[in-house]
Amino acid sequence: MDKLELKALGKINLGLDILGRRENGYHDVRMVMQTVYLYDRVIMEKMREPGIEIRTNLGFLPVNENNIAYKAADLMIREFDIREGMRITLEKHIPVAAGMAGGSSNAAAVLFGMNRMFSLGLSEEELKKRGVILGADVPYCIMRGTVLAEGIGEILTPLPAMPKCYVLIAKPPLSASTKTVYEKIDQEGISRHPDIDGILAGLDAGDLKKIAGSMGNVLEQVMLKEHPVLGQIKETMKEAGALNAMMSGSGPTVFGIYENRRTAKAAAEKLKHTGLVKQAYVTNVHNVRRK
Ligand SMILES: C[C@@](CO)(OP(=O)(O)O)[C@H](O)COP(=O)(O)OP(=O)(O)OC[C@H]1O[C@@H](n2ccc(N)nc2=O)[C@H](O)[C@@H]1O
Ligand SMILES: Nc1ncnc2c1ncn2[C@@H]1O[C@H](COP(=O)(O)OP(=O)(O)O)[C@@H](O)[C@H]1O
Repeated sequence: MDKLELKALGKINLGLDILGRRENGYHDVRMVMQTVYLYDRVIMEKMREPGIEIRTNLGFLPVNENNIAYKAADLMIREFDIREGMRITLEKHIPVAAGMAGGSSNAAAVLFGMNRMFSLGLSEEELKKRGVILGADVPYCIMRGTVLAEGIGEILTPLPAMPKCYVLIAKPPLSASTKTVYEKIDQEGISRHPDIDGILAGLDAGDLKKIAGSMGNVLEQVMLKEHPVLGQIKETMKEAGALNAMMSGSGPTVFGIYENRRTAKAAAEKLKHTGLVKQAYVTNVHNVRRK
């Protein structure tokens, strides 16, 4: 196979709790992850000449070894002594540095894709082991679906699929460094832990209202104080009919959960109209596993 095109899907965190801090600065977490149908296209082509070439529609992204897709390809090329070169085209749609694991998902697609293109025979578990070297969320992006993530995010347990719903994704024009957000919560201490067990019970019961009502993200404690606009976006989403609204990951993306597409679309229009965000997308949850 000389060419392969994959969808690299984004994620939201329905729940994010921190249980402790490790000596290397990483945190033990307990998170409920959910794939959404908002994706980047990753096109992989074998080249006769060795080397890795990254192309992307976003001029501000690195195209050298600082791109996580480059790192993923480099890891596979070195380990498996691959002689051909790789051209990887990233057609980006997932908001960047947003708490939606866009980069991690690109890396997951490259690991998965190269395994297939070069017939390396690695199992999903073996791919995840390589993924965590690149980033804590990469193993989850290989697995996808509704998943409980523990450890630093790499210990994964599949959960009953999130019931059908619509997700309004809004990315305000702010940037947040994941590392800094985790560091700030260390300094402040956690004032309230989210109800992760409530989300799990809601998933077990297939009860969307219970799931939405139990959502919580400990990192909001830092981000909502620093960026009041995030609270305004949440309120606007709820006033416009969301069962609940929350920041994803380390932010600044905020998402709202809706039972019906028309309400979600109207909420997106309202949000854009208020000027709080320019980037707002309505999508749905995606529970199809990789084949
Ligand atoms: C917050 C979350 C929630 O899903 O996602 P994003 O907001 O990035 O999407 C993740 O925990 C982020 O995962 P990811 O972005 O892959 O993390 P990495 O690249 O491995 O690490 C970036 C930085 O985040 C911090 N980090 C990450 C994971 C973790 N369990 N504890 C941490 O303290 C570390 O300071 C690290 O230097
Ligand atoms: N393929 C990639 N896609 C997006 N960002 C990338 C990629 N490779 C490297 N980066 C860098 O990683 C940072 C965060 O990436 P991203 O995965 O979008 O964040 P998050 O995990 O918060 O959603 C950005 O500052 C970006 O410059």
